[in-house]
Amino acid sequence: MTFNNKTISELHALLVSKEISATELTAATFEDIRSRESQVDAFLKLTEDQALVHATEIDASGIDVGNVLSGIPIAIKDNIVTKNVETTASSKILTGWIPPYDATVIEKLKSAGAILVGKTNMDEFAMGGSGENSSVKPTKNAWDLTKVPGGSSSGSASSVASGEVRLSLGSDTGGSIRQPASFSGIVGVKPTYGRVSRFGLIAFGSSFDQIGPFAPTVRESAQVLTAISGFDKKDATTTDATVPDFTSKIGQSINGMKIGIAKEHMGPGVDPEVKSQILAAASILEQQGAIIEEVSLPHSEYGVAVYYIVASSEASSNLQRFDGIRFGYRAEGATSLDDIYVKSRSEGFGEEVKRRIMLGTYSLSAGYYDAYFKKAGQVRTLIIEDFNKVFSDHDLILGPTAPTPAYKLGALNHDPITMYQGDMLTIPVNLAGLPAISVPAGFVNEMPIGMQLIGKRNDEETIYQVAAAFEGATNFHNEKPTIFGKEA
Ligand SMILES: NC(=O)C[C@H](N)C(=O)O
Repeated sequence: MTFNNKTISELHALLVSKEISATELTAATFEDIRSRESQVDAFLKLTEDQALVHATEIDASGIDVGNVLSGIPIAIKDNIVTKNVETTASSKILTGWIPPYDATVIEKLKSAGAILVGKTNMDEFAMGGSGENSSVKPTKNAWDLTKVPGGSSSGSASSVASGEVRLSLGSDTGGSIRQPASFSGIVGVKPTYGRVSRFGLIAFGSSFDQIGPFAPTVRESAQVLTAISGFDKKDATTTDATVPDFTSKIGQSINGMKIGIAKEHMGPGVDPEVKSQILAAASILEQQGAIIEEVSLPHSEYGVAVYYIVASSEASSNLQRFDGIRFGYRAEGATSLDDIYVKSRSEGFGEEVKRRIMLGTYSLSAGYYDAYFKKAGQVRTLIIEDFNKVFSDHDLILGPTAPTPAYKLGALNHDPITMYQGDMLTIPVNLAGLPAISVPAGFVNEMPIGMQLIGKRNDEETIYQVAAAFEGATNFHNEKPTIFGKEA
């Protein structure tokens, strides 16, 4: 028995009326996982025993009628710290690290009654766009097992797309939720910077990182985001802006809404078929009364360069804590303290992580700081100003999430620059700290593609409103890969 075709509101109704129990739902989820996992490789670790104990407790105390996540299983990206459950960010250097605390988002999910089913695979320390930089194994795309699921939240995307779980959390530094959502035909949201606490998120680029949800539909995504958002005294970068119910504008008319399409997001480097699907998607919104206009984000072409300087600089600093002493892996045979650091880090980090540390250390070093890190910060400001200008008279910006659909495993993993370019449409959003969604918007060569809707700071509600209006007028979210319908 599978429940993977039911929304969490439908599951909630079944749980409340006791037609199913949280224990049955959790057990069915593990059956779905077991029957698909050898094909998609989405998980690093399953927490079946703890999940079943938690489900039994929820059944005993009763489903929380006011909480849609009560008794609902969810998968967690492995860079989000989970108490007593090994957390590695898919890196050899963290192998065996069992955190003594929960990330704030995990505390929030647990108190909402959500059931954690396991930790998902990812590019090591969230550095990558295909999932192939995991130190453990590559995750496969649910639509075509020979293709990448996108990254870095590869396992979180594939676990939802393949029907293993209904919900998951990922993290997005330069596109790591939205791009795999686009490649996998599901909904992915990067919230406004500061909306969701980063306490317990293993830091990569601290001025960019945000945790956000993956879900099959817009409403479910909004429901999860509502549960995990809010000010946190343990993360000084969280905003004290009130957290609305992010579903509140779903269903409202979009008539008169002003939506810009940035010409730079439809330019060279974007697959022509992706472009034509996005224009078709825009006309669906136009039919509902939205006013679509061309706008310009003139500095967005520098986004990738700026990001790989600033994010790598932040990473080179953040990753200093992995020294072979305090966490996880320690190399054998070291003869001095320096030797422990050098050997443990050389053996413990993968190629891409080392590349970022070197890039970042270089751009922060005396003599190069002004030319790289400082300059990149200045260009970042120009990118932010571009967005401010467009948002002074537009509600949203629409475009493709990724320039192409998912590609073959192995196609780009020896070509980092091309891989980096794959984030050219998502990165400017992180540079400006804005919220954005990727919502299923069609197929190119039988692979899903996503439309990105970028909103004003703290205006996730409008993003969800328009995304839901689009979803309601289309059928893309109902199309599923064959593996999704697999009987356990
Ligand atoms: N982590 C991300 O959000 C994406 C990006 N592909 C990176 O490697 O940095």
